[in-house]
This record gives sequence, C-alpha cells and structure tokens, in this order.
Amino acid sequence: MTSKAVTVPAEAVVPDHRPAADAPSPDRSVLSSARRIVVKVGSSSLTSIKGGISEEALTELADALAHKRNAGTEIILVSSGAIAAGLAPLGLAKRPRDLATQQAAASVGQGLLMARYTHAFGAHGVTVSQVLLTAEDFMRRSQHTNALRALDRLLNLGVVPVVNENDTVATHEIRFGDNDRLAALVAHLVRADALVLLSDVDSLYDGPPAHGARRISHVSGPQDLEGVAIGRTGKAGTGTGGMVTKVEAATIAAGSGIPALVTSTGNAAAALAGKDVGTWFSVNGSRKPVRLLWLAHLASVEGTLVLDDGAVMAVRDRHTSLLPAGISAVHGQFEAGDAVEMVSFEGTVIARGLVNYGAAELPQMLGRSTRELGRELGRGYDRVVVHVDDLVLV
Ligand SMILES: Nc1ncnc2c1ncn2[C@@H]1O[C@H](COP(=O)(O)OP(=O)(O)O)[C@@H](O)[C@H]1O
Ligand SMILES: N[C@@H](CCC(=O)OP(=O)(O)O)C(=O)O
Repeated sequence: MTSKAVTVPAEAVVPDHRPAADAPSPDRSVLSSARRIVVKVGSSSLTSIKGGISEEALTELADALAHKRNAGTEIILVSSGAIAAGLAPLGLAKRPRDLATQQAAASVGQGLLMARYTHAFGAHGVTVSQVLLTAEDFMRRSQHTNALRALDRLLNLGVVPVVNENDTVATHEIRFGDNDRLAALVAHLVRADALVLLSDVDSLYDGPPAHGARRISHVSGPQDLEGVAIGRTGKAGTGTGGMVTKVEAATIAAGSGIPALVTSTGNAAAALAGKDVGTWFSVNGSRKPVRLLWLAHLASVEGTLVLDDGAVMAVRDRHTSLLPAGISAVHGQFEAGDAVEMVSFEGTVIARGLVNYGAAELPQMLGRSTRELGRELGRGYDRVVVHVDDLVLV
C-alpha cells in the first residue's frame, strides 16, 4: 500500500508568502550540483501499520536516489521505518509505547527494510550498506571520527549507506527517538552540501496542512517561523516527531552551514533536480563542532547549575570556563560527563555544558577557588566545573 502525500488544494496555496523583500533568493540549484547529499525518509511515507513496507514508495525513492548516485552524487540515506515495518510480522496492531517492544519491532523491521533497499537499489547496479548509529556516537570524538571514516570509505566505494538509529540497543535516557535530528548531525558529520528531509507532506505550511494552510517555500532564519503552527505527526500513525523535529533538524543544519529542504517522498526526484518544491531552509550560520551541536540541540539535560552574576558575565560575555567559585546552587541528579544547564539567579538559561563533577561532589566545592579546593580536597578537585570547550551559549 502506498501512503499518500498530503497536498493542500492548489487554490489554498499561496506560494512565497514569507520571504522578506531583501531575503536571498532560495537556491535549490545546490541540490542539482551537490557532491554529497544526506536524504532522510520518514516512516509515514514508507510504511503503513497494516501493510508494513510499501513496495511502491520504497522503489520510487530508490529509483530517484540511485539515479542521482549514478550521475555522480554521493548519497547517504537516513531511513526510518524499522519499527513500523516490524509491526505486521509481529502481529502488532499499533505502534508500541514500551521500549522493549519497540526494540523488538525494530530488530525485525530493520532487516526487512534492508532487504528491500538492497533489491531496489540493486536493480540500478547500486550497492547499499547498513549503518546503525547511537546518540553516543556523536558525543565522543573518537567515536564520531570512527563513524566518519567508515561512511567516507563507503561513499568512495560508490555505496549508498543506509543509516538508522540502533533502536534495538537504544535506551530511553540516551536516544535520538527521531531520525530528523540524527540526519542533521550525519549531514554535519560528513560535511554534506545539503540535507533533504522527505515525509508525507509536500512542504512546511503555516499551520497543520488543511484547506487554507499556506505553503512556506523559503525559511531564511528563525524569524520566518514566527507565527507558524508547527504540529506533531500526521495521520499515517507511523511517524514520531511530526513537523516539529523536521523544522528542528532543518534549523540545526542551516545554522551550521548546510542548506535543507523539507518535502514529500514523491517529490524526491524533483527535489534532487533542484526544482521549486518543498520548503528551502537557507544557510544562516557557520559550521560548529559536532559535539557542540549535540549539546545545543539534542543532549538531555540532567541538572542545573545556578550561576552568580560574575559567572554569568564570565561565561556569556567573556567566553570562559565555569569555575566552582561562580556557582551558587546545584539542582538535579547527574554524574560527571552529563549535560547540565547553566542559569542565572533569575532562572534565565545562559548555556549548556558537559560537567566535570557529579551532583554529589559539587555542593562542597561551591563558591571556592580551584586552588583552595586542590589544596584541601586533593588533585582532581582543582579543575573547572565546565570547560569552555564543552560549553555552548543558548
Ligand atoms: N505546519 C505544518 N506543515 C506541514 N506538515 C505539518 C505541519 N504541522 C504538522 N504537520 C504534520 O507533520 C506530518 C509529518 O511528520 P511525521 O508524521 O512524523 O512523518 P515522518 O514519518 O515522515 O517523519 C505530516 O503528515 C503533517 O500532517
Ligand atoms: N528509528 C525509528 C524511526 C524513528 C523516526 O524518526 O521516525 P520518523 O518520524 O518516521 O522519521 C525506526 O526506524 O522506526
């Protein structure tokens, strides 16, 4: 069964309603000439709960991507659908809520998806490979360097890597949960020229797609999203993040130097040819370290450090590390290495960072100099609480 793209009646669509007069013109031609593209496809357009994987939708997508690959563009496909594809074979009537059944369904469905991709790309002489990533792979330099090396080699060999989250071993605590943001980080990791997010809706609309909603054809920055009602998942019932995570992912990419396009899976071929489809997020920021992108947009925050005024100025204005002397209170249960939020006395969030001490160790250190702490508590207590290299302002 093919899942249908949501297309708003033509008379209801007012193209180009957002771009300001002086906004740069949306340049979708990057897609036609790109050297390397990350394409993400959602469960909603590949699968249905009853019918499992849609042969027709998957083949149409594989045809478009293989054509692009054979024309010389390196393609990484981030494909959702493992959990949805595992439902029918397990006799499950709806998407499970508990982690263990999601893990089981993904374990069944991932193999089925790969079998279909192998066959559909193979018809064009293109080899695919499976790459399962976890959120942790983006946190440590050694791990993402390792993933990058493998992806680069696969691309050099002409392969289309098919990436998904390693759902079978992912835990609640550390999980992307949605592949949109995973795709943004993969695009960043491999220095892609563009990110394409494919779903069951042909573009972002200024409200949940229905008669009267208007297509947004270009987003030049967060100001273009003001007043836009970005909703959750569509009626297919197989997606997870809805438009919210697609806009987040496109924003992460565009803010770190990679333009992004949001459109439907049926528009894949037109999108890759640079045609005027979907919503184009043009670049509005420069490249950032992968770890910091993770911290800014994805890490789950385990605690809060309340900073005094001097520490707020040091961290926010002078871009320095956070010392114990500048912390006035600690909230939450966290371990050394966890992500924490730094807030002012008034509760304004200033920054996020990876903390060097656990919540149990910090109270005795507050308000004291590192020299004093080193002398009294021993070496290991003379370090900063959050190093500037592990900190992002928000
Ligand atoms: N403002 C909006 N513009 C476009 N689509 C939206 C909007 N708000 C909510 N949606 C919904 O987002 C859905 C796509 O997200 P989702 O179901 O998670 O798909 P996927 O499985 O492709 O990730 C669409 O079906 C659409 O109904
Ligand atoms: N990793 C999960 C997909 C999670 C997800 O992001 O789904 P979707 O919103 O359809 O892109 C799976 O393969 O089922």
